[in-house]
Amino acid sequence: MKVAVACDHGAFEYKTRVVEILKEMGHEVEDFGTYDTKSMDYPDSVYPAAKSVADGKNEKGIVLCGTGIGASITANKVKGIRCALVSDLFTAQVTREHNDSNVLAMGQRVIGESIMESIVRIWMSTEFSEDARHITRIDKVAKIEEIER
Ligand SMILES: O=C(CO)[C@H](O)[C@H](O)[C@H](O)COP(=O)(O)O
Repeated sequence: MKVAVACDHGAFEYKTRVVEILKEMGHEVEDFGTYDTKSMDYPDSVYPAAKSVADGKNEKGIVLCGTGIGASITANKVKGIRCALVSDLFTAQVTREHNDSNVLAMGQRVIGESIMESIVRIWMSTEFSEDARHITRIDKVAKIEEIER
């Protein structure tokens, strides 16, 4: 699978580790930066990564910042993106099964490295349930996106 990855300076170390994990899992990674710990603005890396998912150039995205909040807010501004801010294993699984989330957000200043690694593995390997009730809800969210634009 092709996966877009992006972070700000507050999550450069975790983004580096996410790239390694994804490659270990056999995925192809497009890295939108940032590429060091110098202060920068998360929309500058997260927006193009999320856009690449919305445009179909990448199938999923993983975005990170200090808390994951700035990255998730940014990704969810892009039409077609369902970005889930995750800090536990249960949510990592359920957001794939119920929300069909296509972007995962995490915060390097919030969760430990081993939880982060498990979240990536679970989120990447859990399929959407395809259950009708979840499809109905996702469609309703997409309609809100249309109305609000
Ligand atoms: O957007 C955020 C807060 O929700 C991210 O955590 C950023 O990484 C954070 O704001 C960066 O903070 P810094 O003081 O500029 O390092």
